[in-house]
Amino acid sequence: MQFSKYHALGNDYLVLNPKDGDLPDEAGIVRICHRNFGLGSDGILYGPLDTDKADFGLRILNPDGSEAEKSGNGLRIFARYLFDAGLVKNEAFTVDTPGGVVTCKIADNAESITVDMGKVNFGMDHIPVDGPEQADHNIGQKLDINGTEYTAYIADIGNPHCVIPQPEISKELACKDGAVIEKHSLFPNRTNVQFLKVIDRNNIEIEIWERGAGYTLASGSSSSASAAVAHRIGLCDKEITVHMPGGKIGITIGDDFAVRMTGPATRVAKMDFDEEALGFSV
Ligand SMILES: N[C@H](CCC[C@H](N)C(=O)O)C(=O)O
Repeated sequence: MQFSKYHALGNDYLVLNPKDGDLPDEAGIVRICHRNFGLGSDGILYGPLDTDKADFGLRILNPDGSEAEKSGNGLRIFARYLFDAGLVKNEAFTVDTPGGVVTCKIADNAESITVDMGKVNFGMDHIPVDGPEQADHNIGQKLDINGTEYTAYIADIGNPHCVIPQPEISKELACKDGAVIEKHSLFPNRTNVQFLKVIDRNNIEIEIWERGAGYTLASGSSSSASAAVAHRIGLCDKEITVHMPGGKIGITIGDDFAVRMTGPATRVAKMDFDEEALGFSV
């Protein structure tokens, strides 16, 4: 089964075009994405799919087999895949995701891609959260995790995010407390988690624990949500560079918290997955 592998700042995806095969079942996705027994990936992008809502349709699968409503890095990679396949050039085009329709545009060199990700919504209104109604979306949700009381800001850009400003952040913090928060009872659909360090009014740093994927080096929707929260609570302006272990993404916060994301997407390989590898049990 033919896959095209790309990465976006180290957040890697396998693109499966429907003409090359059907989307495997959950167990198959887990095996294909496995870092040792499979091709290794932070997820699968299945498309282009037919849709009457946009130029192209896309499904986004996490390496645990769960389906995501949106992926910022995944969308930049998909845009680059469509460009490499000669299906788009430098004009803007739209992609229909389960989390809404977005607009993509590829710069001349095809290495910088801009996606209008949609609006960020804050608080309980937009993602299922089982907790006391937030009186004011600017007031964070108190979370007691492993003995630490955090103030967390809930943000939704099609997929769910829990953004936690902290004076110091680390991979260890994301892996230890992010893993607990992902599955916290407050989030019946689970959530992506970002620990946020504000550098100045135009720069933030985040460490990420992704729903269904775990620790990743970069995340486009996490960058969008974190930048929107930092602006919403008055810590940053509207132009924000998000610094992550895998690299940086440019975010512009528009009216009503509509987010424009700009970053690279890098082609890695064409890979032919041998179905013999589907045989082991996870
Ligand atoms: N794991 C995420 C989807 C991928 C997000 C990330 N890779 C990005 O670039 O936005 C979720 O279940 O919502």
